[in-house]
Amino acid sequence: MLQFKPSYCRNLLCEMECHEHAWPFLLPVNTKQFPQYKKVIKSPMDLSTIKRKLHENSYKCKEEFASDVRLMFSNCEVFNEDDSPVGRAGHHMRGYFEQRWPQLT
Ligand SMILES: Cc1ncccc1N[C@H]1CCCS(=O)(=O)C1
Repeated sequence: MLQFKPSYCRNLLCEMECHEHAWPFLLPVNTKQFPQYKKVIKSPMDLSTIKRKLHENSYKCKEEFASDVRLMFSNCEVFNEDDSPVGRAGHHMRGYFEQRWPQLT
């Protein structure tokens, strides 16, 4: 098994953080602003949490990193209408991630 190189994931995370449509995902969803969120979404995930986990070596392989990114987008689809600003941003960002992910050698 190839040794896990966090640098690839860190670079892709950085690209996502500065993406035009990243704004809904930069920080954990504010459950005071969205009181329903905690009830509906059992495993919240956001880019700052992924960044912290990478920094703390919580990911043992790149697939664990990818599964948190995909969790973040699935949460977004559950809570937001497709035809909403956050919903649309989620579809843009998921498309970007899935297109870049296979290029991660
Ligand atoms: C990803 C997500 N899912 C559900 C609700 C909200 C969010 N994101 C929020 C993040 C802070 C800015 S906002 O409040 O406009 C949107």
